Amino acid sequence: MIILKDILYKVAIEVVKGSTEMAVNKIEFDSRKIEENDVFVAIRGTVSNGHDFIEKAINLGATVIVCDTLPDIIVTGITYVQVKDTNSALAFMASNYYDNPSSKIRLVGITGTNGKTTIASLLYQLFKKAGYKVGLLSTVKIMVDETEHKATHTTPDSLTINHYLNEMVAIGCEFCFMEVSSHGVHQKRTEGLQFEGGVFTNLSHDHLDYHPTFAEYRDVKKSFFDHLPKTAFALTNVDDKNGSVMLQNTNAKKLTYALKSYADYRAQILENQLSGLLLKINENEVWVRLIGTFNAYNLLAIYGTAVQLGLENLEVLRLLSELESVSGRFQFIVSNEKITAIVDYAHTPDALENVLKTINDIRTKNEQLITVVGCGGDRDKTKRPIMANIATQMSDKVIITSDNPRTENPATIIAEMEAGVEPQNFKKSLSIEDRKQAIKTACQLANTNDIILIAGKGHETYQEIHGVRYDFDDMKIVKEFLEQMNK
Ligand SMILES: CC(=O)N[C@H]1[C@@H](OP(=O)(O)OP(=O)(O)OC[C@H]2O[C@@H](n3ccc(=O)[nH]c3=O)[C@H](O)[C@@H]2O)O[C@H](CO)[C@@H](O)[C@@H]1O[C@H](C)C(=O)N[C@@H](C)C(=O)N[C@H](CCC(=O)O)C(=O)O
Ligand SMILES: Nc1ncnc2c1ncn2[C@@H]1O[C@H](COP(=O)(O)OP(=O)(O)OP(=O)(O)O)[C@@H](O)[C@H]1O
Ligand SMILES: N[C@H](CCC[C@H](N)C(=O)O)C(=O)O
Ligand SMILES: [Mg+2]
Repeated sequence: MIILKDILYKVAIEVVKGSTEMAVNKIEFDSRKIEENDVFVAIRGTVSNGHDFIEKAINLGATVIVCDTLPDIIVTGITYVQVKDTNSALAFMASNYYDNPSSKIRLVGITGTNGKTTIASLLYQLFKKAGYKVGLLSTVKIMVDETEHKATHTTPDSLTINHYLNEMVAIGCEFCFMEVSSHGVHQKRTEGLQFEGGVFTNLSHDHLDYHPTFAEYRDVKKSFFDHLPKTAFALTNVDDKNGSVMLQNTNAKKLTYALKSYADYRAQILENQLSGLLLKINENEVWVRLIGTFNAYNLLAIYGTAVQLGLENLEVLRLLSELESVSGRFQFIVSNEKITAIVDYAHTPDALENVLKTINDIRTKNEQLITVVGCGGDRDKTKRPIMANIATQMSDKVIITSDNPRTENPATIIAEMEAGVEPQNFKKSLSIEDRKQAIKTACQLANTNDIILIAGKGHETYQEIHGVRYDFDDMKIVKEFLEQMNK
């Protein structure tokens, strides 16, 4: 039995009406999930306002209401807790409800525009290989050691985070690696968690639909580091111009990694091929099966984190050499006709440029590079022309197509992308709305030794059109077409 008073610990309370000594069942922030004796936390969202559902929650059995503004009608027998910020209250309450699991596991958060999933998933893999029980909260999946759960967000809501952290602790996980998105920080999903470390990857154009300016987006990321305690480490990429900004006001132990600048963890790329990278990390050479300069950064972040968490340097290098690429992150197949098809989650201008640069650095240029790319609907529109421009500048042929149009008209998204193609590149690009047809066309156009890049959806196994999700898997589809055409 849980007493309300106990889950309100550390919550900045302004007014309480009613008793806090009562027993409660569970916490919910969605009125539709309320059951007898639940606590309903009213959240102000982007679509609706949780405060409008207080009456509904009470009718369904809620006995405690946490809100930032008291409703006009106060119902007797109900306890009202008025707080300044309900998102923050929810985070502390979630943590208390699950008995503060983040204090019983060594938790590391990874933030930045690109690389979070790669770093978190590879750290999970590395610590598993080192023999530990490990947890993972990522865009692709949630792992409670070996048990997989579906992920709905990059950083889930605070109740979900604490629920899974609690499961991890219960089965003896020693470490947990989690992605920390800017939405997550802004909506205080990670507040009240005890992190042992924070990692910053890089900052570039994304989510400017949600954050009004780039400066705000940067400061939201920075606030994650501002809140780290003295006992934690903060590891940042100082080759990124915002890398040192992240650590300006942190109390944590400041650590750096870089390929080009002076840093605590440094690497040099000795070889960069389709079969992998040969790196020199702090004076030791290591072959890894991951590809491209951006992965050299990711691997350095992983190395630094693993060493900070107490693994021995040479052991970490050995484990790095065993890592395998993360699903949908530069995943590739080579067909019978020696056509290489690469599936990558690059859905931001920066990520797309990086992937194309990586391919262009490695290829011989005697072959064609054919890129299939689209942009998601109901997301940052400003990146559409930029991504089409990058794709056409850096490939021989581009097929502009749909990503997840969600509730938008796919043709409109494609037109907005096309607007970014420069006249000299018109001849290189065609638009095919149906993503399956677009992939098929790329396969038809490809000759021996050509490279097909399918960008934007990576590991996703669905396509969301007009709000409906259909089965869709870039890798499966390209494989099928190449086999069908006997290529
Ligand atoms: C823009 C955004 O972040 N939205 C999140 C937000 O939803 P919202 O603001 O639309 O909420 P709302 O529908 O307005 O509702 C407000 C409140 O009223 C409640 N409500 C609503 C209706 C009702 O009948 N009763 C009721 O109680 C809702 O439960 C909610 O608490 O709060 C919800 C609950 O936590 C999230 O599921 C939802 O994520 C949506 C699905 C989403 O797509 N988020 C993306 C943008 C996101 O967060 N992405 C980042 C990563 C992106 C990246 O790095 O690439 C992520 O961490 O995943
Ligand atoms: N360090 C990096 N720098 C730049 N680009 C990267 C880096 N790591 C990965 N990428 C590219 O960005 C894409 C997304 O990588 P990843 O999924 O690891 O990022 P993420 O930060 O988790 O993204 P999301 O915000 O969607 O959760 C990859 O498919 C790859 O093309
Ligand atoms: N976490 C990202 C995923 C984008 C993936 C892309 N395929 C799209 O649908 O836009 C977002 O919600 O912005
Ligand atoms: Mg991710």
